[in-house]
Amino acid sequence: MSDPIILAVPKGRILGEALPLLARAGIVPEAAFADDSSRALRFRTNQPDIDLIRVRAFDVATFVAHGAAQMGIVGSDVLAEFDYSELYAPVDLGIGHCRLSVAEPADMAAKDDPRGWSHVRIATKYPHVTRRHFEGRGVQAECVKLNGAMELAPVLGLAPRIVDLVSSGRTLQENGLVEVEVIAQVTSRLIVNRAAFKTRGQVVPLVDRFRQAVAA
Ligand SMILES: Nc1ncnc2c1ncn2[C@@H]1O[C@H](COP(=O)(O)OP(=O)(O)OP(=O)(O)O)[C@@H](O)[C@H]1O
Ligand SMILES: O=P(O)(O)OC[C@H]1O[C@H](OP(=O)(O)OP(=O)(O)O)[C@H](O)[C@@H]1O
Repeated sequence: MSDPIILAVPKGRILGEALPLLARAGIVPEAAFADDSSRALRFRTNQPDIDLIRVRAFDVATFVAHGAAQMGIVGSDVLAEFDYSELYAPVDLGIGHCRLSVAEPADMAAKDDPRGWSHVRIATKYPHVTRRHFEGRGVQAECVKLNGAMELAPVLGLAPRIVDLVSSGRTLQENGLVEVEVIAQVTSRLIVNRAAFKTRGQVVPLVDRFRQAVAA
C-alpha cells in the first residue's frame, strides 16, 4: 500500500466544526484525537490511507505548502496572509465563518474618518493582508506583529488600531473597541498541495468526498 495521505487540521476553534464534516466525508479519527490529555500529534483514522495531524492554524498552510502534509483545513484568513503558490484551495467548507476587520477604541471612532487616513499604525497577526489592504487605497500601514490578544494594543499604547478576526463582536466590545472597516469575509477551506494533487491518486476522490460532505 502507498503512504497514507496526511490531512492537517487546526487544533483551535475550527476543530469542533471540522469533525462532523470529516465524519460526513467518511473520516473518523482514532479516539486519542479527541482526548485533550493525549500528547500525540499524528493520528490514524478509520481509513487506512488517511492520517490526521493536529497543528496550529497558521502551520496547516506551511505543512501543506511544503508537501509534508498533502491536504489540510485552514481559514481563508491564513491563506490570504501567506499567499503560497503551492496551495490549491478547491473547496469552501462553509465552517469557521468570521470576518477580518479594522477596529479602534470607541471614543476614537466617534471622531475618526477612515477616508482621511494617510498612515496608520496597526497591531495584527495579519501584517501582509493589512498592508495590502491599505496600499490598495494609498494608505501606508505600519504593522506591529502580535500572535493573539490584539485587543490589548490600543489601550496599552502599542498601536491605536488593530486588524483581527471578528465573529460575534463580543471580544471587541469587552475591550472598548468598535469595528470601523471589514477587510474580508472568512471561511475555512480545504487545501491541497498542488504536486500531490497531480501525483497522489487518492487526492482527487478525497476532494470530491469533501465537496459531497459540504453539500450534504
Ligand atoms: N471568532 C471566530 N469565529 C469563527 N472563526 C474564527 C474565529 N476566530 C478564528 N476563527 C477561524 O479559526 C482559525 C483559527 O483560529 P484560532 O483562534 O482557533 O487560532 P489561534 O488560537 O489564533 O491559533 P494558534 O493555534 O496559532 O494559537 C482562524 O484562522 C479563523 O479562520
Ligand atoms: O467576535 P468574537 O466572537 O468575540 O470573536 C473574535 C475573537 O476570536 C478570535 O480569537 P480566539 O477566541 O480564537 O482566541 P485567540 O486570541 O487565541 O486567537 C479572534 O482573534 C478574536 O479575539
